[in-house]
Amino acid sequence: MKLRRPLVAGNWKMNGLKASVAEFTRIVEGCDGPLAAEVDLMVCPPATLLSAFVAAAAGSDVAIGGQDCHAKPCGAHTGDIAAEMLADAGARAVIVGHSERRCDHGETDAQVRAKAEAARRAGLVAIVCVGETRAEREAGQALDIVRGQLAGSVPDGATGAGLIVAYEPVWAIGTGLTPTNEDIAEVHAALRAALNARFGSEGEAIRLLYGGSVKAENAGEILAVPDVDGALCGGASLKAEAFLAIARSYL
Ligand SMILES: O=C(CO)COP(=O)(O)O
Repeated sequence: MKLRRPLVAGNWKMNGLKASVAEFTRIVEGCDGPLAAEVDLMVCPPATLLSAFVAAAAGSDVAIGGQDCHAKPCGAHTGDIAAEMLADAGARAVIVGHSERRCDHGETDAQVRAKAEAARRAGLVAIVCVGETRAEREAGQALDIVRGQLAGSVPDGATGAGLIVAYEPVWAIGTGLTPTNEDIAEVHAALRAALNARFGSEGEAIRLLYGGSVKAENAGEILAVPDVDGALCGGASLKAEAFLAIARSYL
């Protein structure tokens, strides 16, 4: 048995209306026995669709996640959502520290770490995102940047059951550009080494996803890169066929 079970997760970002539940239902229907035997599937819809997706996924092997959470369990934080609320709605995981949150909302590593701790408090898996910008990669800083983000954003005591790390180079998100397989392998090896050094055997159990312009056409080779335990897909997760095709790379 593989040490880490593959996971193909979809981040719907700020996309989807009630009518989109039908498309998500096609993902649920496509997650048949043979696929579910090989790979975990998860979809992270916008908060407005969370309950509808949980209902549509009931009885299936497709998990639902949130896209962000507040660090506190409740209180005067207009517009924010607590990890406990996501769990209460049926989510099993939450993405924290996505580069769009780090960029659009100025989230720091310390804030991302507090959100990951909130996820743990609420019984959710935290999917912590890290990734360098184009300028940082061109300056040869990619490894230092992701190592720094990992160290600052991942709480102490992380476990394979409670944490997933997603490497998402900012310049690869939504651009159709991807790093070379060698570059992905280099970053994932660095992340794996850092997790193992900090968490020992638990670090070895933490899954590392790659995200950034993953599609059916490139999924096979990206998912075969050493230390890539799955994908975090944006655009391709909005269409059931495209998303399922990525997951079927594991068959
Ligand atoms: O940001 C991403 C997932 O979180 C990746 O988005 P794309 O797959 O659209 O590049």
